[in-house]
Amino acid sequence: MSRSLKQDALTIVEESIRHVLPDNAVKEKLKELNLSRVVLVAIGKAAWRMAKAAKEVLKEKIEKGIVITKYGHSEGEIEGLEIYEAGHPVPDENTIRATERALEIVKDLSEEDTVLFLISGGGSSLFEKPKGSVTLKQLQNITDQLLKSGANIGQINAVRKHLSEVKGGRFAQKVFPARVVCLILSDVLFNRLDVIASGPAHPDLSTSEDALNVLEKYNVQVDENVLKELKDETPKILSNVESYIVADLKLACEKAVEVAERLGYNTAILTTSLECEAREAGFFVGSIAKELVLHDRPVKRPCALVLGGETVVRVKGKGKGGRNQELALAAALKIAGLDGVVVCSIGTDGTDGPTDAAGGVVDGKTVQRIKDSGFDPQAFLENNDSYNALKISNDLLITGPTGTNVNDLILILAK
Ligand SMILES: Nc1ncnc2c1ncn2[C@@H]1O[C@H](COP(=O)(O)OP(=O)(O)OP(=O)(O)O)[C@@H](O)[C@H]1O
Ligand SMILES: O=C(O)[C@H](O)CO
Ligand SMILES: [Mg+2]
Repeated sequence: MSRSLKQDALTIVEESIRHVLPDNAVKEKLKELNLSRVVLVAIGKAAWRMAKAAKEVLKEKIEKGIVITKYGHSEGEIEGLEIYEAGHPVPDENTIRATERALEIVKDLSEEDTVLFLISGGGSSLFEKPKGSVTLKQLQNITDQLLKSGANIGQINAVRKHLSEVKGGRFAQKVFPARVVCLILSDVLFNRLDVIASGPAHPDLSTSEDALNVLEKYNVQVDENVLKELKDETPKILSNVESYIVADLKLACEKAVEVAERLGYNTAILTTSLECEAREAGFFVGSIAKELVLHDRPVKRPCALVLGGETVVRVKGKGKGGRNQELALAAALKIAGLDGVVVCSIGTDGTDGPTDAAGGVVDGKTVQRIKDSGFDPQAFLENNDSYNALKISNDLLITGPTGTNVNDLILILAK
């Protein structure tokens, strides 16, 4: 094996991400569905690509439509569609403006009409109209508290759904009696349809009580009017919706294994549902990496172990980072001093936390490089400053928006 482990890690993640781009899957599904005439609504980080693919298949069968994606995530005009960019991970004025426009576009449809709803992760922040007396400012504040609390996406979205005019099935309810056909790129573990983008077209499996429990458990401060709004229950039954998943994390993990095998590695998928604190996951992944190097098990070297999932971070420090970078930094502390091993952790959407990095790829010398520059790697971790730590060690992974979003991919390579 003459290539470096880092190069191989990059090849594996690049190819597996390419394999979960939504384009082909959207096209194939649409050919199968054979829709006659649609109004298109696309939301999320992959909205532009999904809409572009739909346009190529459906052409003038799309009567009108709207794409709402994150800033920097649209790639030009698509004939006949209105394109909006808005705030993520916290909604902003453009989120509301675009969502109101989407509601206008689907107003007064009849049972003869079909809304083609293209959904991808990030949708919760990009598609939103606060309910009743809830203000955007209140919603921004609650979202910010939740994102830093260590709550998982199911818990965060239980709250979001109960404060929204469009989430938790309410969008599909508004569109009724028109039919809603959803093509969904999943960035939620176990593909939970009511959680992905806060399930705007899926019966809500969470209750007001669940939402209240999340606020209490994670000590989220909210105003009195918000508590009142939260008490209205979301729809639990919808009769006008059908949903199809077009790609997910499991597929990305399977592709990663396929590429690694082609490169000559023995492989195993350890999990496709990693879900715990990012730093704990990093320590655990680091300890497995150690086992590979010291005892050549559980899989014989050269080997590539793959994990998929979504960790959480309780952001207490003042630093800059994301869950993948934090995982990678924690793993680096465990594998310090070892030769022949790397750990890579990446958000498949190309953005990890509020940074320009997608994740990190660390080796046994990462910690030494940070120390050689006069810094304490552990202190970076304490301050949730994984971005600056990995910047110093030159271990950041920077891809820019990838056009897809199926959650996070972690690799351990050893030779
Ligand atoms: N300094 C930090 N260190 C580590 N993680 C952080 C830090 N600041 C914010 N985060 C994490 O970044 C997360 C938001 O990151 P990101 O935009 O990558 O989310 P995402 O899960 O990809 O979004 P979506 O699920 O909507 O697609 C927050 O949930 C928060 O836990
Ligand atoms: O938008 C969201 O809620 C997350 O990305 C999960 O889909
Ligand atoms: Mg996500």
